This record gives sequence, structure tokens and C-alpha cells, in this order.
Amino acid sequence: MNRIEVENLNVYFGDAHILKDVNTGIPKNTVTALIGPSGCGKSTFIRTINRMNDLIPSFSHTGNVYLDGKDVYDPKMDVVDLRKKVGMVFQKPNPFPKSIFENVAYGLKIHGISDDDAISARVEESLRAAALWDEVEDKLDNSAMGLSGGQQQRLCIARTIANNPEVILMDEPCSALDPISTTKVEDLIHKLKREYTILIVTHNMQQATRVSKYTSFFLNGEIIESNLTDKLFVDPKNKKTEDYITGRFG
Ligand SMILES: Nc1ncnc2c1ncn2[C@@H]1O[C@H](COP(=O)(O)OP(=O)(O)OP(=O)(O)O)[C@@H](O)[C@H]1O
Repeated sequence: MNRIEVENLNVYFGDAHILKDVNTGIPKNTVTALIGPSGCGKSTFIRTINRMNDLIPSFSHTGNVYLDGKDVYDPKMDVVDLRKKVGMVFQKPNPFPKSIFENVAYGLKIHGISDDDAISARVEESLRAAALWDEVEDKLDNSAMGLSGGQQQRLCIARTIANNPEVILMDEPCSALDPISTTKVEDLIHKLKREYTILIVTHNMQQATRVSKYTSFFLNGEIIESNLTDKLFVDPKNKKTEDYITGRFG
């Protein structure tokens, strides 16, 4: 069963029609890459899944998004709980100006966990899961702002993991990172997919082929083609996909 189902999704910012009749399913515990030229709606698409677009006053939509069969836009949906289940990692690492420990513990405290031992255990578990523990275990009280960009991004992933999400949305998570840090984050994505459903927006087609099982190609707010990544890049069915992946535009 797919973890996420999207049916006839149209998104508007004011009069601008941004996503056009998007239909897709995102399988559980796999990595799905979203590719396409700048401005085609990839970020808008992932932000519909945890209702981040709700924060934009001009946003409106038609159609349905389901997470595990539940309508994400049901008026009864608890949006705080939804965002806990569907975590997000952004293009630029955005740690809080607090200690490494506090960055990961923050969400736990917000969600009502107050037992210090339980918090410490979960912080360690999350930092280990984010492949950062060995680098920070002796400086948990230092400011997160002193970490390298790559370490900060893995810290942001640890912060997301601490909330025990089901889905992790990643919006160009490596675009601000050097190649070594990028490799570490990609290795981490491989590890995380066993437990989490991951959607990753990337401009880097090599990255899509390295990390994802499925890829969807977006163009002008539409999904032009979705397939197994190996198939989409080797044997695209649509001429526009072929033109994009062979670098003819974008
Ligand atoms: N807050 C907003 N208000 C109005 N229009 C917006 C807003 N955010 C995005 N858009 C418009 O929606 C369209 C899709 O943007 P989006 O960021 O989803 O594209 P993208 O494919 O993720 O681009 P990129 O690869 O450059 O990040 C663009 O035309 C953009 O200008």
C-alpha cells in the first residue's frame, strides 16, 4: 500500500495555478525523488503533504491528499500532529541557535515528554540514526551553530527523526553542502529508508539515481512521468522527460 496518495491535486497561489491535476502515490519505506526545472512546483508539492502551504495566505487547493488513508485536509486533522508525522528538512540547514542537545530535545519537550532520562535516550538514538553521534557525543552542550554545514544538516535530520515521523520530506537537502557532506547525507538517506518514507527534491540527477527507487518528473506544475528511477533515466517514455534528463532544458 502507498503511504501517500494524491488525487487530482490542484494548487493555487492567488490566481496562479501552480500544481495541475497531480495524481500520484508514494510507496512506503522507499525514497522517491522529485526532479524538474526551477519553479515547476516540486517544493509546493511536498509542502502540500504536511500542510506547510497553509501558512501562505494566498494558498488554495482542490483535490485530495491522503496519508495512510487519512485525508490530510480534513478539517478535523490535527495539523501539529500531521507535521510530527511528516517531518521536513530544508535546503539550508536551519538549526536553532541552541545547543546540539537542545536542538534534538526541543520537539520532544514540545510534544510533552518531560522525563530527562527518556529525553537523553531519544536524543542519543536520534543522533546515532542521523550518523552524527560519534562526531558530537562529547560536545552536546556546544552551540549547534558551531557545527559544519554538513553536520548541521544531519542535526536537522536528527531533530526530525526525534519526533518519530513516518514520512520525511527533504527539499534539496544537499544543495548547500560540499561533496563529502553530500555523500554522508546520501548514505544516511539509504539507511533511513528502511524505516521512513522519504521524498527528496533534487536538482542533481546523479543524486536522484544514487538515492531513490522511484522518480517523478515535474514540469509546469504537472507530473509528466513517474517510474522506477532506473527505468525513468534509462528509458524515459515521454519526450519531455528525455529532453530534461539529457540536459536540453532546465
Ligand atoms: N509563497 C508564494 N506565493 C506566490 N507564488 C509562489 C509562492 N511560493 C512559490 N510560488 C510560485 O510557485 C511556483 C512553484 O514554485 P516551487 O518553489 O514549488 O517550485 P520548485 O520546482 O520547487 O522550484 P525550485 O527548484 O527553484 O525550488 C513558482 O512559480 C513560484 O514562483
